This record gives sequence, C-alpha cells and structure tokens, in this order.
Amino acid sequence: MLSNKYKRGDYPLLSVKNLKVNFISENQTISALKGISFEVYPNEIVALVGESGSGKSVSCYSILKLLPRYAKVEGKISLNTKRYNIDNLLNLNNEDIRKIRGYDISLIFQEPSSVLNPLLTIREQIVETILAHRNVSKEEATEIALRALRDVHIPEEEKRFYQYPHELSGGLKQRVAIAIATVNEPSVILADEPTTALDVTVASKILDLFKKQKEKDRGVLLITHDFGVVAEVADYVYVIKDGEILEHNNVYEIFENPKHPYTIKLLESRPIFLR
Ligand SMILES: Nc1ncnc2c1ncn2[C@@H]1O[C@H](COP(=O)(O)OP(=O)(O)OP(=O)(O)O)[C@@H](O)[C@H]1O
Repeated sequence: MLSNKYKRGDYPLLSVKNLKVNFISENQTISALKGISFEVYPNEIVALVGESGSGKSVSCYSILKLLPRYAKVEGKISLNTKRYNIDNLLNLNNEDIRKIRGYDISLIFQEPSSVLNPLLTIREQIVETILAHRNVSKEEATEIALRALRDVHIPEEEKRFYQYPHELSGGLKQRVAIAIATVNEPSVILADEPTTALDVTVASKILDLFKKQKEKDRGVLLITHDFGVVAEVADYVYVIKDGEILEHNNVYEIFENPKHPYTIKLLESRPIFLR
C-alpha cells in the first residue's frame, strides 16, 4: 500500500458531479444515487467501495448511459482526455456515446461471459472491437488483437486466438475481456467487481493487470465490496452507502485513519488476516 504522501493529478480524466439516479415505476421510485461526486485522475486506480445495493454498479452504468429508460439521471459527468473534452456525457445522444464506449471508456464486468459472444472466436471479437472504432485494415487489426492477448499474458495466445469462449477457463475469459476492453487504449477503464468470480490466485494476477493499466496515463474506476482488493491496488477510495459517498481519501488514510463510522465498520468486518 502506498504512503500518505499520495497526491492526485492536476486534472481529472473523469469528473462526476452531483449524480442522481432515480428508478421510476408506476408505483414506486427508487432513489439509487442521491447526488454523488467523484473523480478519476490519470495514472490512478480509484476504488468505489460499498456493500451490495449501495449504488456502485449504477454509478458505473450512468457514465456510459447503460441504464434502462425508466432511470432518471441528473448531474454532470465530464470527460477530459487526449481524445475528448466533453462537458457532460449525459447530454450525448446514443450514437455519440457509442463512439466513446469501448474506445475511450471501457467497461469490464464481473462475469466475462456476459460480454463475450459464444458464437465468435476470440480473434473475431477483438478484431470487431478494433474495427468498430479505428480506421485500420483487417490485417492490422489482427496484429493489434494478437498483441492485446500477449499484453494480458495469455499463454499460447496464437492457439487461443482461434478458440471460442467456452474453451477457456474463467480466468482466461476475464483476461480476454480485459484485452477487449483495453485494445483501443481507453483513457478510462470502469471495472465492476472484475475479480469477484475468480479464485484468489487468478484474481491476484488480474489485479496485477489493472496495476499495469495505470502506467499508461489511464484512470481506472474499480468497483468492489472487498477491502482486500482495495488494499492491493487502489490509490484513492470513495466509500458509498445507500447512494451517498460517506468518505473519500487516499488509500493509506482510509485504512490508517478512517473517519466515518461506516468505513470503520466495513474495515472491521474484513477477515482478521487482512487487517
Ligand atoms: N434496473 C434497475 N431498476 C430498478 N432498481 C435498480 C435497477 N438497478 C439497480 N437498482 C437499485 O439501485 C440500487 C443500487 O444498485 P446497484 O446495482 O448499483 O448496487 P451495487 O452497489 O452495485 O450492489 P451489488 O454489489 O449487489 O451489485 C439498489 O437499490 C438496486 O435495487
């Protein structure tokens, strides 16, 4: 874990201000986010930590406009990267947000199977992601795709290239999902519990890949309920409960000097060997 000298960058890549999400149905309104604000800077892994139902996934899906139509979303989500300067992503139409999704902001899910198409080979899926956003030939895209598999340390990548998702283990599938998510060199990666479905040793290797991402001026928003994961990779932490951010600070301060009783409770509920 880093020291308390951690300093955030000067300009955030992603800045979320006063984000409110209400799910409105005929007989009820669920207030999932009650005006939260957070930032992700370059070369930083930011953890959004909270228990189930606290609003972690909804925060992540709001950024990419992936919520259902009955969700009322308010606030401001600014993107300031080498590729884009967008005052508020929430004002973009579907076509424009689709250009950014998978290109400058990528999403990694807990279950890689939910994003991998069972009918396409790994090669086809990565090449498709490249060609959807970049003006390169199929041959160039194939080269880039193969490199992406090497970058996530997939053994025998040339063989894996021609396999289908069901032929891979859970850990390899998540590596492929990360290769797809990072192949277009996004500025921001959103990862929603990316290691929860994996066993401990595989999870630790996946977390190492996330640490590598921040060497490239990227920002990672890592959604988790697990303080073990936070301790291993996060630089900065936001603690969320019932749609509100209760506390935020660098990871050192969160562990050594937590202020909010809820953060203290979460830290105390960790297994003894992680304390
Ligand atoms: N599509 C939806 N329709 C209605 N309510 C929803 C929808 N998605 C999420 N919610 C509600 O919004 C709140 C926040 O949910 P969210 O999925 O963000 O929690 P979470 O912190 O990611 O939890 P978990 O770790 O269990 O995924 C919850 O009360 C949830 O029931």
